[in-house]
Amino acid sequence: AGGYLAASSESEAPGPAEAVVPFRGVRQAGIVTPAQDRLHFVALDVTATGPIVRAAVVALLKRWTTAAERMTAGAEAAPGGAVNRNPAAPPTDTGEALGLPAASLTLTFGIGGTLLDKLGIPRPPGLADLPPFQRDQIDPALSGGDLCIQACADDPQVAVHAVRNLVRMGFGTTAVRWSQLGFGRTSSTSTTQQTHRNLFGFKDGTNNLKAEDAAGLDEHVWVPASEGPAWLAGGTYLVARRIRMHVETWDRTSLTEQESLTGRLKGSGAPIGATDEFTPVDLAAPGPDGTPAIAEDAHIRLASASNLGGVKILRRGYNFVDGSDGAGHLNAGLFFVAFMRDPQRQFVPMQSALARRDRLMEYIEHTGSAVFACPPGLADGAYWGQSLLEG
Ligand SMILES: C=CC1=C(C)c2cc3[nH]c(cc4nc(cc5[nH]c(cc1n2)c(C)c5CCC(=O)O)C(CCC(=O)O)=C4C)c(C)c3C=C
Ligand SMILES: [Fe+2]
Repeated sequence: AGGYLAASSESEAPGPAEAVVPFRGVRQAGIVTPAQDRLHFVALDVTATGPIVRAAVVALLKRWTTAAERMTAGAEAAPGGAVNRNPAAPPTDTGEALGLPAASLTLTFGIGGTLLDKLGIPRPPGLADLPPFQRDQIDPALSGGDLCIQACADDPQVAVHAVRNLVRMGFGTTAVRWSQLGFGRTSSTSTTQQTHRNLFGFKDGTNNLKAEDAAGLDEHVWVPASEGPAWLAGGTYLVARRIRMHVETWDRTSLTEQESLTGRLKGSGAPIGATDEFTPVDLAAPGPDGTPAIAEDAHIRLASASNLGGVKILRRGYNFVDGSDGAGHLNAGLFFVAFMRDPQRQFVPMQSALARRDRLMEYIEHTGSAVFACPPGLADGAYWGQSLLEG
């Protein structure tokens, strides 16, 4: 296993089921790592109180780091594991991933503003609460959190096993606040990947920032040392939005209308007026009637960098179907995850523009919301959150 620790996670491509994504490196894995097929995302609150909070959190983060590194390498959460320890004691691993390969598992760790409040550490501006947006239907029970762990893998059992074991280790210090399973990644994050489709049936992630665009990532994703705080230099912010999609209403909408709302063609993913998915978007191009081919209120126009003074984000979302709603509808949608250098200067103007004018909003509802700071990657021997807690 020694070799995998040395490489950076940034350029790793997903491979066969045995593929291992390096846990340590300049950046945390799971950000520009080519998006895996499955997600298990969990937000936790620190339940420990009083003067021991900081020590309890440090102790847990050290244990989590050891377990996370083991599991991303395809090992059990702790030595002994599911069956090879004292049979009179609970096993140190829950066992459901026994015999399964690593499946490109990545575990990405984030810190919420409320944890900093509890520790008496000032929040960086990027961890300010998001403002309410028009038409928000945010459920506090699906929002916020002191800490988050994003588990991505090409096998759902591997992702769920990792989250379950980390949650279990946190007993007494943390408790799950909310969690989300996802499938069918809705964003390609590398030029090596094909673009998947969201539950409206459209290719999603075509015009995303990509791992190969180092300058774009430096400009839009990584927090520079000059911006502070020091513990986040080289890290990033994660914005999560649970977006319910009213697929039944969408499915009764004409193809022309679906494409007009999106600004792209459903089959090829090309911008309206073009034939190839990756044709650069020309927002000024006229349609047959002389008005812009891509409507003034189309999703891709409103979310585009040219509409937002150059703002871009790295999207890394997943589809979800959480059963049905009891009223004959699928409880389905997009678990939107995006990484950026400053949520206030990137996500806030982008979502404000969409909430105000995007006609897609008639078919969707934002029901959960959270922002986390994701510190940079770990050097050998370092633990999750060390730059914050010992900086
Ligand atoms: C605040 C940011 C965004 C939210 C929320 C969001 C929700 C959302 N998006 C789709 C479907 C598509 N989005 C597409 C492009 C796109 N979306 C955003 C941002 C948010 N989307 C951006 C920045 C872009 C790129 C814009 C550009 O410059 O071209 C596309 C087109 C394909 C692509 O480029 O990815 C689709 C399709 C849904 C269904 C949704 C909420 C459920
Ligand atoms: Fe979008």
